[in-house]
Amino acid sequence: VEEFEGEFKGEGLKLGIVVSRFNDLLTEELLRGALDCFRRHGVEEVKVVRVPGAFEIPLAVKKLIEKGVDGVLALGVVIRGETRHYELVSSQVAKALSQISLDTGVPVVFGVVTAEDELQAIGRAGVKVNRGFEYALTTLEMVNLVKKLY
Ligand SMILES: O=c1[nH]c(NC[C@H](O)[C@H](O)[C@H](O)CO)c([N+](=O)[O-])c(=O)[nH]1
Repeated sequence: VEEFEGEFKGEGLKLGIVVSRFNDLLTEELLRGALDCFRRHGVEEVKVVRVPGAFEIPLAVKKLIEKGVDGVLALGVVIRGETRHYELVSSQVAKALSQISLDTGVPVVFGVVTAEDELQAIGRAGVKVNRGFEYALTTLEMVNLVKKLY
């Protein structure tokens, strides 16, 4: 039996983070946790791209991959609240990001928190644990796994 799994080592990796500004009280917290994780795992090169809202994340991810990164973490917060197009935005973003990852073979981690309201969003973005840190670990694991499966 030959088994594969990715480590959390960050040395030598070129990573990207695309973070949306909508609900940036929470998205900036996700970003802080993700950068903390990358830094503490030895990642030296991280490009951070900010976009207005979650809907704009996929295009920025695609452009970052074209520039040449080993993996991209997408961070955003979509809250149903008053906006009706909550499902549209979140489902379109999820679909687009997985499509980009499959088309390019570059790991794209879905760190877009969706919630019914602000309170739920705070809980999901992480109160006891920073979800940005967790999503960053997933990014490290997938980048290292893909390198092994090459
Ligand atoms: O990132 C978000 N964008 C949101 N909308 C903006 C959207 O992502 C685009 O920026 C906008 O539609 C312009 O393309 C949100 N809501 O509407 O509620 C939201 O909760 N989160």
